[in-house]
Amino acid sequence: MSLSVRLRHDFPGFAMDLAFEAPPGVTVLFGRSGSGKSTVMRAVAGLMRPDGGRVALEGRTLFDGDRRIHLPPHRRRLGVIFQEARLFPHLSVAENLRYGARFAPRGGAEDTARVVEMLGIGALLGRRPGALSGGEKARVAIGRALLSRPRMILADEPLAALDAPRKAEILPYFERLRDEAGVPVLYVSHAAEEVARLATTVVALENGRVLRQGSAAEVLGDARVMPTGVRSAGAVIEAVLHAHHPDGLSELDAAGIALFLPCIDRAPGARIRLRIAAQDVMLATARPQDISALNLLPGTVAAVLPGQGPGAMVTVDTAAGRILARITGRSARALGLAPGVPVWAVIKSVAVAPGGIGVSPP
Ligand SMILES: Nc1ncnc2c1ncn2[C@@H]1O[C@H](COP(=O)(O)OP(=O)(O)OP(=O)(O)O)[C@@H](O)[C@H]1O
Repeated sequence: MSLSVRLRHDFPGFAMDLAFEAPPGVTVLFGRSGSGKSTVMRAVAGLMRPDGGRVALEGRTLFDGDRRIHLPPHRRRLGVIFQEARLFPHLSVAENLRYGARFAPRGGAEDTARVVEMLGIGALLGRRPGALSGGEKARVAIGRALLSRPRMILADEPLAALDAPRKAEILPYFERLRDEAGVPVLYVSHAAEEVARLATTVVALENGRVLRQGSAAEVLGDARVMPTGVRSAGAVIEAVLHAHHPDGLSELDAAGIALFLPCIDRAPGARIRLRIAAQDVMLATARPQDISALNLLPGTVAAVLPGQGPGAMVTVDTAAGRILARITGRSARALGLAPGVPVWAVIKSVAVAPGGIGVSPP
């Protein structure tokens, strides 16, 4: 099951020419405002007719410029989740869900029960959207899309209208959608934390082109690919939750390296994915002594990429994975950092934002 996209389209002052594959899992289109993410979504959904290219889902052609094929949106079997939940205000939650199921080719009560349970919306079924919080509406919108039994879900910045606590509330449900529902998802985001949490595949976009496509760890750990700028650069690593300590810290095992983070609400044994922002990583050429930071990762410099200003992005290979460190060019020179130089990456426990900690895809 995969989505194959090749698109060409010109708007005045904007030329799109790109191709990518979205395999099963969550494929995130990641790029800054105006890079073309929504245009791709609209072309896949059938809401616009691109100048040329081809879009196929599981081998079925949805659009083909040469063969003049352009299936209307309702024949594409896609579940669409927008930034605003767009629920019907005059229908209850249960009726909104039933509306989604109306478009399903088959399905039954057990589907609805499973989706309601997965999204934790059982207590809301009798309410109308006006009586729901933003986060609850978002969960119902996910349910409605799922119950249409789509071949793929398209989610266009579904969290953008929510504040940080609501985002934190919804992200685990998108993780469950990724890990339990078995429906591939194409997801648009310009927020690095969201990408790091959810993506199995990242397609980085810039000015209507694909900068790079690959796994979340590959793309987010590539210092040359920073579609939303250096401030949002950060690598992802995977670890296993090892233990919870009485002082409130959770201990993770990242390929034999112990990491200590503020309490993670998961049981020991859980596979955890973390985003480590490049600007929160310090580097030392000797193992630091008498330092407050609890996380010290030995590694080797793989690359030093000077920035346009005083900063430099240093790529460090550790046993736990590739890490990015944003330091000053001055420090990089003073420490003699160059490929092959052994270093210690220093990460404060409290620097790892809870929003950047999630469960790993299976
Ligand atoms: N209908 C249209 N007519 C003309 N230009 C358009 C149209 N739709 C989009 N564009 C232009 O195409 C470019 C890409 O827009 P698009 O909405 O795909 O970007 P985006 O990455 O989704 O941005 P954002 O994150 O702000 O939603 C922009 O320069 C935009 O102005």
